[in-house]
Amino acid sequence: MSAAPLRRHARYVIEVQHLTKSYGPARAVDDLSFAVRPGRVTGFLGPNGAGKSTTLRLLLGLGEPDAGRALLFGKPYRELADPLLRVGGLLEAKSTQRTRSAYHHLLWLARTHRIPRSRVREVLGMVGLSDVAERSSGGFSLGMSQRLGIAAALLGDPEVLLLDEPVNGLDPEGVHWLRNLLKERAAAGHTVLLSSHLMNEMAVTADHLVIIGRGRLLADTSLADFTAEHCRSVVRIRCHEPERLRGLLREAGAEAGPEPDGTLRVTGMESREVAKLARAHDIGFDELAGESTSLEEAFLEMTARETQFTAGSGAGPRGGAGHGAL
Ligand SMILES: Nc1ncnc2c1ncn2[C@@H]1O[C@H](COP(=O)(O)OP(=O)(O)OP(=O)(O)O)[C@@H](O)[C@H]1O
Repeated sequence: MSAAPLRRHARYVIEVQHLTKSYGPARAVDDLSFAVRPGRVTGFLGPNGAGKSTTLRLLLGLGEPDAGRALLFGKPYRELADPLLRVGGLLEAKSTQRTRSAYHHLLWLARTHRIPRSRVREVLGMVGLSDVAERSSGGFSLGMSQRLGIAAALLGDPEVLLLDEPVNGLDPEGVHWLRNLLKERAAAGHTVLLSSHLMNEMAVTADHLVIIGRGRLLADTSLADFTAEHCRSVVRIRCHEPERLRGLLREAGAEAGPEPDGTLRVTGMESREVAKLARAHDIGFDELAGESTSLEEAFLEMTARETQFTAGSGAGPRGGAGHGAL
């Protein structure tokens, strides 16, 4: 089913203003401010422990901020009339009543929110769970639980979707389906905010990026601007006098460094210019290749200093509380 186009286009539907939240001495979200517009998919990106889930939970009225505000349609979630009809949230995939069937879980949600029973079968079909609708959700795989969570978020056909790591556990077909669904809803004027720690996934799904690290805002930018600003072109050249060429490149304002395979890695100059410089100084070369630093590399570089958990750091994720635990 395609999303019905919306007439009203408020400038910002989601507003996070100076939001701050600590758990004991640990500050999960630190004076964070950003706003999300309708009509595009906004990716909420950050490494593990950056504060994405905490922010989404506060937006969905689960927990109180220490300071600041998290608003939907200008109001805290709890003040919205018929919230399920306006905002669809996915926090933790395994949060359903495990003994209930997928159908009955959704039916219970529909009944408590005055949503017609027919919508239950409709969303089960949309997420591909029709065949297992009568099975108890306790036995669902992570991907199936994720699909059920997405079905619950879609149940009220809300204008806003807030999804925490929705592609977790989905198979490639599921990832593709979800990506198209989110793009379709955004194109119809809905507001879509989804979190991820994977830039590559966001690169093919999101139009806009809000990047956080250690609870603080690092970037609020369109994907196009992020790419233009951070993805530098890299040239690799295998030449006969690498040290001389390196000096010439530096004089010309480019950066060049030797690679273990004997090539020079050049940034700050396009491949055509590198070749021209080498030829102008009679430096012969056997190989020349141009590439670009990936978005993932740019994201890792940006968040490197703000990453709480890195391999070998000795720090582990929060003890006891699983991913997305409330
Ligand atoms: N219920 C909680 N009790 C204690 N600390 C918590 C709790 N929830 C989150 N934290 C801490 O807050 C910080 C931010 O966690 P959060 O889950 O919001 O990050 P995240 O960006 O969603 O990370 P991930 O991608 O790993 O899910 C982390 O240091 C985490 O340990």
